[in-house]
Amino acid sequence: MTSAQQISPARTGTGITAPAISVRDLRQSYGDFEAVRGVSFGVGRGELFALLGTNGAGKTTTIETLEGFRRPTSGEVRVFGTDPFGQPASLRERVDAVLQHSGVFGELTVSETVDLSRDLAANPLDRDTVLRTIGLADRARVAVRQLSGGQKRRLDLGLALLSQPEVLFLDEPTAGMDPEARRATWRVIEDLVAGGVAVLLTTHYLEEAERLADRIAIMHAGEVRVSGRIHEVLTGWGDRIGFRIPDGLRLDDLPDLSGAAAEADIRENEPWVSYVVTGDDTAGRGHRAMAELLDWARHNDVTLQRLELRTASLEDVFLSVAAQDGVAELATA
Ligand SMILES: Nc1ncnc2c1ncn2[C@@H]1O[C@H](COP(=O)(O)OP(=O)(O)OP(=O)(O)O)[C@@H](O)[C@H]1O
Repeated sequence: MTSAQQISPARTGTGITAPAISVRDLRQSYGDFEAVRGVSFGVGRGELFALLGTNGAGKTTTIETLEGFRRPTSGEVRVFGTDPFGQPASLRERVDAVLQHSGVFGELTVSETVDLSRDLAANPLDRDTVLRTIGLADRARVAVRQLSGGQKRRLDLGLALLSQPEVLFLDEPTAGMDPEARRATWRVIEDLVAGGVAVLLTTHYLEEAERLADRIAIMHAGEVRVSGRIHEVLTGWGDRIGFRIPDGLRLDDLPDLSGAAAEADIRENEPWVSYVVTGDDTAGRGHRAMAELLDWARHNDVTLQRLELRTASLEDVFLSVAAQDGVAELATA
C-alpha cells in the first residue's frame, strides 16, 4: 500500500474547534435491557479515538447510533453538531464507515466495485489512487468473491476513504489481515488522521489501539470504565517488575518494594511474581523499585531469572477492566 498523504481530504483544516463527534450521556436499550448506560466522549478533527471493550460492552450499539441507524433512548449524539439519526443528507457526504460486515457484491471485480462506489460519491478519489492506497492495484480485475478475507477488508477501507470523508467509523478494520497488511493499513489510517479526518475506531487488537489512538475509552457492561489519553492511562496504571519466583521461595519471602504491590501468577507453567509500581514520580518509580530489588537479591545471593521492567500495556488495563466491576476512572476524556 502507498501513503494516503496525497489524498488528504479537501474539506478539512478549517480551524473549527467543536468536536466532529460528540456523545453525551448516551443510553440505549433493547426492550428492558439497557445495553449502553450513560456514555460520553468526543472526537476532534485530526484525532483517532479508540472505543475498546469486552464482548457485548455496547461498542457497536454506540457506533450504530452515531452512524444514524438508531435513535438514542436518552442522551445526545451529534456529528458536526447535527443529529445523525436517519443519516440526513447534510452528513451523508461527510461521513463514511467500514462496518463489521461488508456489503459488496461478490460477482463484481474490484475495479467495478470501486467504480460503483465512486458513482455514488460527490467528490470521489480516482480509481487508481484508491487501488494503490489499499494495495489492490494488481487485483483490479479479480472478482471480489475471489479475494482473501484480508483483501476484502482492504477493499472495504478503500470504499470508505474514496468519498474523502471528514468522519470515518472503523469497526474492526483490520480483522483477518496478516501482520504486514495490518501495518500497511495502519499507515493509511495515520495519513487520513494527519489529513484532518476524525476517526472512531473499534478493535480487539490492543496493539492497534496503542499504535493509532490519541485517546481511548474502555467499555464494560454498557459503561465507560477507563478513558483518557493513552499515555496518561498507561502511566496511571503503573510500571511492572516481573521475574520467575526463585526455586525454594514463596511470594511471602520476596521483599516489599517502595510504592509496589506484589501479585503471584503463573507464566508458561512457571511461578511468577509481578510487582505493580505506582506513584507520582512516573520517571523514577520503576528504577527505584528495581534498585531495591537488586540490592535485596545481592544481599540474599538470589539470582532473578527472566527479570523485566516495563510500563503497563493496554492489555494490562483491559484485563483489569474485564476482570472486575467498578474500576475507577483514571482520567476523563
Ligand atoms: N438487536 C439487539 N437486540 C437485543 N439485544 C442486543 C441487540 N444488539 C445488541 N444487543 C445486546 O446489547 C449488548 C451490547 O451489544 P454490542 O453489539 O453493542 O456490543 P459490542 O461491545 O459491540 O460487542 P462485541 O465486542 O462482542 O462486538 C449485548 O449484550 C448484546 O447482546
